[in-house]
Amino acid sequence: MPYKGTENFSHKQSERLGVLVTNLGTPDAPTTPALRRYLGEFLWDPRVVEVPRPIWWLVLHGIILRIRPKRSAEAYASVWDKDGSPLLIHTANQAEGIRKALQARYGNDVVVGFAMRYGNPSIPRVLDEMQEQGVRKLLVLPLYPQYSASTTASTFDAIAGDFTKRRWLPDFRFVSHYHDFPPYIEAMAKHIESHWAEHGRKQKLILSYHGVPLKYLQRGDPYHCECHKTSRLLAERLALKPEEYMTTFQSRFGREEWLQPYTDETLKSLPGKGVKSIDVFCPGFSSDCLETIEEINEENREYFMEAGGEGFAYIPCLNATQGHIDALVQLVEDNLQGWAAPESRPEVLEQRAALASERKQATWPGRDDL
Ligand SMILES: C=CC1=C(C)c2cc3[nH]c(cc4nc(cc5[nH]c(cc1n2)c(C)c5CCC(=O)O)C(CCC(=O)O)=C4C)c(C)c3C=C
Ligand SMILES: [Fe+2]
Ligand SMILES: [Fe+2]
Repeated sequence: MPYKGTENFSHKQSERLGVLVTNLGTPDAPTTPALRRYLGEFLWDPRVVEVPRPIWWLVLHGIILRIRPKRSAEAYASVWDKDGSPLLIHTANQAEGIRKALQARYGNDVVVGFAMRYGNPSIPRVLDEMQEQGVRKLLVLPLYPQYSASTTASTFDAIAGDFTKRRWLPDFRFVSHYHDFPPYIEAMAKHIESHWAEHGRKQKLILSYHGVPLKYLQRGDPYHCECHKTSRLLAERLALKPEEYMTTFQSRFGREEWLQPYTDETLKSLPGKGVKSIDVFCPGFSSDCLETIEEINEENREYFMEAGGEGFAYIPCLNATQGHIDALVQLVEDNLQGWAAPESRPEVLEQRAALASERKQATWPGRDDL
């Protein structure tokens, strides 16, 4: 099988640096067939569901993909924006914010793109585009602050899987987490403080993260610990006492035990324990999506209020706020050390020109553009 090539490669093309921002992915439309395709790809990933393949194939195709797509499509329809899925819109805006900041500093030698692990725009398609644009050094930033094999490693698998089909691989760097990166903590703290300044502060701050099956923690996944560390650093920065905040886990799937305490059960029980008003923020979600808009701000709000709660405020995710973009740009720049050179540094431009002319003098049989 021929590897994906760079047949129209030209030595005249300048070498560019690529930053690929990724997120989980979302269906193409809030419809049952689109959900069947999306869930079929997502839930078949062995990083997501660690169940022996033959058994899981039967359960997935025999039960789940017959029932869940319709139910999920209805939930997605309730959050769908005129421009599409919220997750897709926010991710596109984040990539655009990062692009503007990096190109202002480094010029057009930096290319920024975004891709989704499942669905569109797919990782292989965006990597093709980046290669065509001359990207020879690639930094991948999955927008998962906390490492989990089910998300971060799965993204790595998709990149590595694409690379197995490519002839000429770029230099490659990968951000595997940033759960304790000070600018990320600071961006969240300022975001929460400005929400409090505008809307007032409730009795308790609930920090709700997407869950994973408990067995993933028992098998060594650091996700649970990283969520708790993010919460602790955020609480320290906000000067919260232990009784003023809590870490919980949402979005349970299936019957097995997931990370506890569960967000829904916690919210149902808090009013009975005297906690009548809460702020809820989701530090692990870099963008608002189905899981925050519908599950937290609708479903869980209802659980809390029906259980006797008197005040519920949902604090939106960082999305494409300037504070978030600034933090992500710092994260990218830290990871570009030695790769990116501001256009304003003449010695770098001179070095590059010298290298380019050296390269032109080199011989490479079969290439006529040397
Ligand atoms: C089946 C197991 C699942 C694991 C493990 C899991 C981990 C995980 N997921 C996110 C982030 C997101 N998940 C989202 C949706 C979603 N997640 C699952 C299942 C698992 N997730 C399903 C089936 C779905 C689809 C929705 C549904 O049918 O209920 C989303 C939202 C996507 C969107 O389009 O809005 C995000 C984001 C993390 C961070 C994580 C592990 C740490
Ligand atoms: Fe999920
Ligand atoms: Fe959910």
